[in-house]
Amino acid sequence: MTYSFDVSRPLWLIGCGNMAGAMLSRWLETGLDPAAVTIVDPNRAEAPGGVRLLAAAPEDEAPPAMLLLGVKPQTFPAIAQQLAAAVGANTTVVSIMAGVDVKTLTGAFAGAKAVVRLMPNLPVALGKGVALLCGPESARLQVEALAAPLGLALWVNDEALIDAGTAVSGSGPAFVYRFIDAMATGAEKLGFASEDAERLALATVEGAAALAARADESPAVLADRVASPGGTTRAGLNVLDADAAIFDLVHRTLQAAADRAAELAAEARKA
Ligand SMILES: NC(=O)C1=CN([C@@H]2O[C@H](COP(=O)(O)OP(=O)(O)OC[C@H]3O[C@@H](n4cnc5c(N)ncnc54)[C@H](O)[C@@H]3O)[C@@H](O)[C@H]2O)C=CC1
Ligand SMILES: O=C(O)[C@@H]1CCC=N1
Repeated sequence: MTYSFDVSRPLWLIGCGNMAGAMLSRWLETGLDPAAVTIVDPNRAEAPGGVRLLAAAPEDEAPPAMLLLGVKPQTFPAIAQQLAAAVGANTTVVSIMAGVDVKTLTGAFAGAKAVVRLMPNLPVALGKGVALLCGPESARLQVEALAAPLGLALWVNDEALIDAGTAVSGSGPAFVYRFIDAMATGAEKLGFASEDAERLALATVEGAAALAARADESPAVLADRVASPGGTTRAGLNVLDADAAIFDLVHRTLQAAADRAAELAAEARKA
């Protein structure tokens, strides 16, 4: 992987907590020059080796080639005002914030070269995440260089799909973790010691996902392949499938998350 960033084409990360930190660790692991990176985060005590750490964006330096917004959506309106000097005509602004829409971002950074929304998820730290992207054609090559090492990089033309994707892939790991928890709790009820129950649930989900990722068949076909007629799996699937219970539950879960993204967008527009 070749990054287009070197020390003369800096990348500033405004807010580098859980999510931006996971992205940065993957970028550094895959060869990004740490000297090209500045973290601006008043609450961080340290940065990875070679990465510059500042409490506030410098006002006496040329704006960076790329400025990544990794702060919480609720703090964006106040932070945007502090960033006026950090965004220039050659700056591509990349926002990973849930909700906050392109219109709000371009309103705040009218002088930017381009504004791109990138919706990541935490497994990007392993290069097994998702980067859902929306932005102008002109910025795609530059941003793709950063998105590709994260895992699946998927561009969408309709910005509404970023909010939908925030629910599916952005929040998705939490929903899967809840399922693993539920499976472990169920295993305990069936007699396993707590630690064994967790290992069993995790190994089952990890193996099943890895197999599905490599398989030509859909998950529905794979489920049927596990289920012998009249066997144990069918008995279990009958519970999940009754009144489409599992589909209904997951649909309502994703809808609630997507609705919240829309609310966050509205709050950022009003501010
Ligand atoms: N956590 C996740 O799995 C995902 C998070 N996101 C988005 O990423 C963004 C960050 O989320 P997290 O990393 O989970 O939150 P976080 O709380 O871990 O990170 C936010 C960071 O912003 C910093 N910050 C606060 N005020 C600041 C300021 N004035 N200037 C610079 N930095 C400041 C905080 O110190 C913190 O390190 C959010 O907008 C969220 O919607 C998107 C996809 C997944
Ligand atoms: O919960 C949130 O709002 C963020 C966005 C997607 C995952 N975490």
